[in-house]
Formats: sequence, structure tokens, C-alpha cells
Amino acid sequence: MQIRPRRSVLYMPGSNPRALAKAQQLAADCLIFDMEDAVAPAAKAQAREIIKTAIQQGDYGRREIVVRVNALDTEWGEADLKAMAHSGAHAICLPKVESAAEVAEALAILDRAQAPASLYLWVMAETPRGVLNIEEVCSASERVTVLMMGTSDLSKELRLRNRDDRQGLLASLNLCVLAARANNLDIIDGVQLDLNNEQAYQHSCEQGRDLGFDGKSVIHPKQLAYANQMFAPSATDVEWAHKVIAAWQQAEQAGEALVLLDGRLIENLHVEEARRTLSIAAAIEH
Ligand SMILES: CC(C)(COP(=O)(O)OP(=O)(O)OC[C@H]1O[C@@H](n2cnc3c(N)ncnc32)[C@H](O)[C@@H]1OP(=O)(O)O)[C@@H](O)C(=O)NCCC(=O)NCCSC(=O)C[C@H](O)C(=O)O
Ligand SMILES: [Mg+2]
Repeated sequence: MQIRPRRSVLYMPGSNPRALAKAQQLAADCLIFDMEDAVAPAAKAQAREIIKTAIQQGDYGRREIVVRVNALDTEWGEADLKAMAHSGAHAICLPKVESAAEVAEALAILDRAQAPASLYLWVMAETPRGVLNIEEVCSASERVTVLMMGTSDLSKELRLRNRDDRQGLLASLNLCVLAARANNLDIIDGVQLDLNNEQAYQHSCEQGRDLGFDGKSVIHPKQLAYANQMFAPSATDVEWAHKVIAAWQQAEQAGEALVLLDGRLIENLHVEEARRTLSIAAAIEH
């Protein structure tokens, strides 16, 4: 599978051409052109046109282009999918998914619109039922490549208090990481809405990284740099990965099955980890 950095995933209101243009210069790995919560009902139809024009005429370089459509049980969902079938986006993001049947329904609409098979799906876990059914959602199709946490909706549905340590979300976050990994998907952590609470934002990035997330969704350009730093291998990680691989190769040549490196036992799993670290670092450099 191709490794793609997805350290930072920036939401942009699809009805805001200035933000969509600005994103061409922003250091985001992935861009979400939003038609759902960031767009008022009266602006939904216009947002479709603004997004199509931006994707087709803009220069977004190697950033991954994702369009978040409205849910299929809304009056806009089906038309959004049809409109985006040939937009040039890399993926469609489906909000509030709760079942494999919803994934199949979205794919059927895209197939009828003759969307390219390379148009992938990102699915969002943001309701209690969606989280409980996350395994069936993640395994619904090989075209599902990324799982996104919708922690704002989920917090509301769970009636959580807004705490910097996200205690009430931990079970859901853990369960979703398990489902993503079991199905070989990348998983992106949810947003921090308070743009003035930098401490909470930084804590949530570090926490997300340590829980196994591949990146962070963000709502403002000023949140990008920290996410990019937190979800990239550090210089120390890269140095250690090189040492692990070199030590393992030396041991193999000497016909030894065990390697001790700086007092730590190295096994094949660490070599696989090290190779992944180097692949991600190379993909970020590229
Ligand atoms: C939150 C904002 C409305 C703030 O916008 P604004 O007041 O314009 O901010 P600034 O003046 O500080 O902006 C400085 C410049 O940066 C550009 N900008 C701002 N935000 C973005 C962005 N998201 N993408 C691209 N560019 C952006 C401004 O245009 C300024 O540029 P310039 O004029 O050239 O100086 C705004 O940040 C915003 O709309 N953010 C996105 C909100 C959004 O998409 N929300 C929906 C997704 S989150 C969600 O749904 C949660 C999920 O579903 C869940 O349940 O958890
Ligand atoms: Mg949401």
C-alpha cells in the first residue's frame, strides 16, 4: 500500500472561495472541501459549484483533495455525491456513517454516476451508533481508505463535558483506532474548536499521536504547524530507525537471531516499525 502523509487535514467551508484559494499555499497534507456543517443550507448548491471550480482550476500540488458531502439522509446528500463524482477530488468524505449499508449506498450512487474507481471514501465516526458499528463501516469496501473522528458531534451526542484531557472520548477513540488498524485504514483525530486554547490543542495532538492516530483534523491555518510536527517522525525517531535496521542486518549476516541495541532487545517487529518510520519520513520529504 502506498504510504501518504496525513499529518494535517484542514477543513475549509466550501462556500468560501477565499479560504479555498488560500489553501493552495498552506502546509496541509490533506484538504477537506466541506459541504456539510460549514455551509449554510441556503449556500449548499452554490458551494458545489465553488468547490468544483476550485478543484479543477486550482493548483493544490500534492495535497490530498477530499470533499465532505452532506449525509445521504439529508436533502443534499445524493446531489452532492453526483456533483463530485467527476470533480477531480481524490476522495469523498461521508459524515455520520453508521452502517456498511450507507457506505454501499454512497458507492452505488457514485457507480451510477460513473465515478472513477480511484475515487476513494473517507468515513466519519461521530455518533454513538457509528462508533459501536465501526468495524462493519471500516470493512464495508476496499474503497474506504481513511477513518475520521467527528469528535464535536460525538461529544454532543454523548453529552460530554468539554475537558482538555478528552476523558469521555477515550473509549471511542481507542475503539476506532482498533477498527482502522484491523482494516488497514489510516485514522485522523478530531478537531479542537477553541482556537485560543493552544495548550489544549497541543495536548490533543500529542494524545492523538500516542493513541495511534496518523494525523489531526484542523479548522484554521494556525493549527497546521503543530500537527505536522507532532505526527511526523522526529529526527531521533529517524536516527533510531536507521540504527535498528543496521543492527538487524549485522546480526543477520552473523547468523544471530537476537540483537541488543543500546540495551534494548530488537525483534523483527521493530525492524518493520523502523522501515515504516523511514517510509513516512521519506514521503514527507518528497
Ligand atoms: C474559524 C474560521 C471561521 C475563522 O475564520 P477567519 O475569521 O477568517 O480567520 P482568520 O482571520 O484568522 O484567517 C486568517 C487567514 O486564514 C484564512 N483561513 C482561515 N481559516 C481557513 C481555513 N479553514 N482554510 C483556509 N484558509 C483559512 C482566512 O481566509 C485568512 O486569509 P487571508 O484573508 O488571506 O488573510 C475559519 O477558520 C473557518 O471557517 N474554519 C473552518 C471551519 C469549518 O470548516 N468547520 C467545519 C468542519 S469541523 C467539523 O465539522 C467537526 C466535525 O464534523 C465533528 O463533528 O467533530
Ligand atoms: Mg460533525
